[in-house]
Amino acid sequence: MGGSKKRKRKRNEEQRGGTVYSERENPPDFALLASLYPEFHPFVQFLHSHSRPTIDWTDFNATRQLTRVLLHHRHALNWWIPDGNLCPTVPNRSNYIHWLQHLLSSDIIPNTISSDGKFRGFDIGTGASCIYPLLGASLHGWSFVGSDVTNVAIEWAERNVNSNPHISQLIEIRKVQDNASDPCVEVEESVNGDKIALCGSTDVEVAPLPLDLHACENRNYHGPPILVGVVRDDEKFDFCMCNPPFFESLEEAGLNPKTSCGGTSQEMVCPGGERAFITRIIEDSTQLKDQFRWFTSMVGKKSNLKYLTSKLWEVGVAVVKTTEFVQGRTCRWGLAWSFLTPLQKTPVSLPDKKNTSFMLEGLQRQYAAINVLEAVNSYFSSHGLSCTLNTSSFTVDVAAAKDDCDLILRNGLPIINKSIDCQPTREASSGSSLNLSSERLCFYISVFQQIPGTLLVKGSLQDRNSTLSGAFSMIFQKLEEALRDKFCTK
Ligand SMILES: C[S@@+](CC[C@H](N)C(=O)[O-])C[C@H]1O[C@@H](n2cnc3c(N)ncnc32)[C@H](O)[C@@H]1O
Repeated sequence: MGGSKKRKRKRNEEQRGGTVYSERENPPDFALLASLYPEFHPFVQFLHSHSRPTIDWTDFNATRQLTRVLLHHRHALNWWIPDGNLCPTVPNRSNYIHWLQHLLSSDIIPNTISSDGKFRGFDIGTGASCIYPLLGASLHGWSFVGSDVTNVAIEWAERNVNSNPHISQLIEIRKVQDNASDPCVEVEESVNGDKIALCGSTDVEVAPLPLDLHACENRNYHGPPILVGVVRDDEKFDFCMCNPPFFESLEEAGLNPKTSCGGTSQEMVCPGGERAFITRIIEDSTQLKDQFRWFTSMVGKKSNLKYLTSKLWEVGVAVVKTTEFVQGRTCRWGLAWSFLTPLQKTPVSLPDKKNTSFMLEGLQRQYAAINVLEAVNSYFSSHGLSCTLNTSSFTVDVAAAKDDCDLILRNGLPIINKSIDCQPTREASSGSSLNLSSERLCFYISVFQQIPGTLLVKGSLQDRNSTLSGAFSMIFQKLEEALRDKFCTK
């Protein structure tokens, strides 16, 4: 993509208050992963000494192994899916989670549900991979209900949850009961034995391409329940999320020959496509407006984004937010809405005591995420706090004794020195190497690249019940000032 197109996209996003989420700047290190994971090694192609190793993106087994090793290496998650099921790409799914974290920690709307920062989400169509609950629980400690309609998805989602006992109590997998009396006809058997139910005439599946979007404009969703009938009357959630069946037909789903992410017909296809599916979520949201703070969905086509946004205003929502997810050459959009009356306009980042974040925008050209991470490390170590820089997870672990915290609370922390030496103190192989103790404040800072020139800096307390969280907020605010001062153009 040309530079002017990129700039135009960013400008458009900024105009409507969104952010472009992209992980394209941090590609996986295939050579490293091959050396760490012998099962992945056969899939890595070392073509030329001067080019990066790669994998065959059209080979389902290769993309599935890549997802497995990335989830293990970056997130310490055990994971697998059966042959032919939709294989999620980790950067794309992580982007949605980053965006949600951003929405939830902002105060665009009041926090009527989770007072303790432990957010609860509903993942519509969690799939065999159960990717969103696994990422949300491991990255942020969120709890989830993950729903799906197929037996294969339910069985494998449960397996994936149970393979990760450290977060399994945070995730409930819920089968959607399809009691609809719609005249659905079963027309096809998938590789896993689950049947696809297409409602009405089967010519939907063989619609000629390119797809005529107007043809499905009046087509309603006739499938199993999505939210109404699945969410219980006494349940409340901070958000729902959804990666919907995007396509109207299997032909349309199989259009990208450059990648192989698998996907059965049930996972990929819905009569009326994503437009019909998300329209149903919007209709359901009008009935469940008091049970969710945010309703969100991924959207695959920009034309649908416009259509759905106008639908939202029609049904009387109070807030709509959109964003763009960029991965390689693929663009997806995030759509969020709420019926809660927005609070007055406030800065994007607000500390919620346990987790807090800010966007570092307008980064000077010569600086990348690693420079910011190194500066975070130098900043804390130069003030006598114990820290560990971990470049594989892009985090800095920090620990401060109670006395240091008292001192910081009384006197504040000096602003970072402009000429600070950005050198890492030591490297840890993975995870935190610091001792947790009730007398110490332990937290970690992570840095995520959003787009070139924009980083998300996040601080998280290790001990969510720490009595020293006041010191944490103050230290984090000082860090924000210091990093802005050092890295951002005035
Ligand atoms: C595109 S896949 C997404 C899977 C996974 N969340 C991901 O991002 O890789 C869509 C999923 O929605 C499920 N699905 C379809 N209709 C549904 C419904 N009414 N309620 C819940 N899940 C549904 C499909 O079985 C499939 O697993």
